Amino acid sequence: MNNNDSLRQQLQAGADALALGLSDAQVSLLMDFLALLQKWNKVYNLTAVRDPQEMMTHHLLDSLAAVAPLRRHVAALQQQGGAPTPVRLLDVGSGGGLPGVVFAICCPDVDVSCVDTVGKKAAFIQQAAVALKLRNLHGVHARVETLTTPFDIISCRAFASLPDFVTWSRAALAAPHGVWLAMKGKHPEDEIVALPDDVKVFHVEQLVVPGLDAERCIIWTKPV
Ligand SMILES: C[S@@+](CC[C@H](N)C(=O)[O-])C[C@H]1O[C@@H](n2cnc3c(N)ncnc32)[C@H](O)[C@@H]1O
Repeated sequence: MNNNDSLRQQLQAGADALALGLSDAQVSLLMDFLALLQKWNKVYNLTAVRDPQEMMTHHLLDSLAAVAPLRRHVAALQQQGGAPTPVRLLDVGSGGGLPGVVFAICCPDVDVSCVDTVGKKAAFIQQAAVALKLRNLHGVHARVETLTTPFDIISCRAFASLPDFVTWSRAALAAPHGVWLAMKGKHPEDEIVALPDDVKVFHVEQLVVPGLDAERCIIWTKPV
């Protein structure tokens, strides 16, 4: 079995363990995205992780662990009927597209914008959207603080402290239903305490990343 086959097997096993029910086409898109990340990392310096095996666990599977929670929230939003269709998600400081591109592949009914202050990273997302034929994926070159288009969900991973994340992206959060989805490692008690008074954590969701022995959680937050 070549390296690519074993990576695909690991991806499929991880998606199965997370009960994501991905189609073969979605698994292929995730593998194609991994190949793009590897290829363009040398040129664009997208991530410090260089090893394909490590990219699989630390980037793809780590991002995949947040897909089921995201789908649940999207389904709840759609049921409440308060959000437009498609639901709009902004991934802040997306870098090489994590978790934004993974969300766009696994949740085709969500319109995903990946914002980054570094032009070549936003350009990479645009290029990935074209190469992978993902019409629900957009790269945005901007500082998040300047965005005012409303998004129903604003996500981040490895971006900033919770207080900075919500403060800097607040003008882009749709009212009254918008929420923040912050992917974190250890439960960030100090950051939660430091949140502005008019923002509250409504759910802390523990995540299990297949093949990664590390603490992970999602901090779900909304304005009060
Ligand atoms: C540590 S990287 C994380 C990348 C990716 N989310 C991941 O998990 O691999 C943080 C990213 O945030 C971007 N960034 C920093 N400040 C920003 C801002 N104010 N607005 C948008 N992006 C920003 C950086 O350029 C960088 O790509």
